[in-house]
Amino acid sequence: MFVKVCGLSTPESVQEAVDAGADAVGFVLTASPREVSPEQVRILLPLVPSTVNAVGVFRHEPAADAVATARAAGLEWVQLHGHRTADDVKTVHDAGMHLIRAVTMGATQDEFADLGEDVFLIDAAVPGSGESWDYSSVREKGLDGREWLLAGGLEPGNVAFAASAAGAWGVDVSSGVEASRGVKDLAKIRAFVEAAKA
Ligand SMILES: O=C(O)c1ccccc1NCC(=O)[C@H](O)[C@H](O)COP(=O)(O)O
Repeated sequence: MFVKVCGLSTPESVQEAVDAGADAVGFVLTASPREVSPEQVRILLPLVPSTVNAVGVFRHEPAADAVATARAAGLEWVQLHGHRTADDVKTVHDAGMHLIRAVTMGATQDEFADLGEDVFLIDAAVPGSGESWDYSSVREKGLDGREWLLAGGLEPGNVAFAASAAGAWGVDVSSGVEASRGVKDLAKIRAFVEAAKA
């Protein structure tokens, strides 16, 4: 089970995610209570070993802008939310970067097609909101064989059940490992990674 811990902003939370065994860590580089600057990411990046993917998260920014910001932050992965096209995927790959393409569960069937992204992500209606949804319904989307992350309302207590119900390749969490919005809880980070990996 691939595990990404998102919305990190402090050395302690990055270190905890890495030590707990996360496969990827996310830095929100768009308007959010979890927003960090490229300069902050550059300070945090030395804590992330090369075996862990460090990802810059964007909402509706054009792919080219996201790539430029991610590059300024020293990142090689971007996570793009919102409606995206094959051209967006090409923009990221032409820049030598990797892409997590995120859609909401309510996206059109066309948006579930494989556009050549490196990893796909299926989220709640509002990314980063902590809202849960009917995870088993994703099985209708025909994602077998794809590398995709389940997100939205996951937390240490439900991640094992949710991932199993959805048949997920991996999971992504932010709200469910926080003490309050934007403030990570180190014990919850560890509990989440351990529950997901168990
Ligand atoms: O975290 C945000 O505020 C955010 C803002 C804009 C786009 C994406 C954002 N977060 C994405 C994520 O953290 C994860 O992909 C996922 O949505 C986490 O969901 P949850 O665990 O329910 O917070």
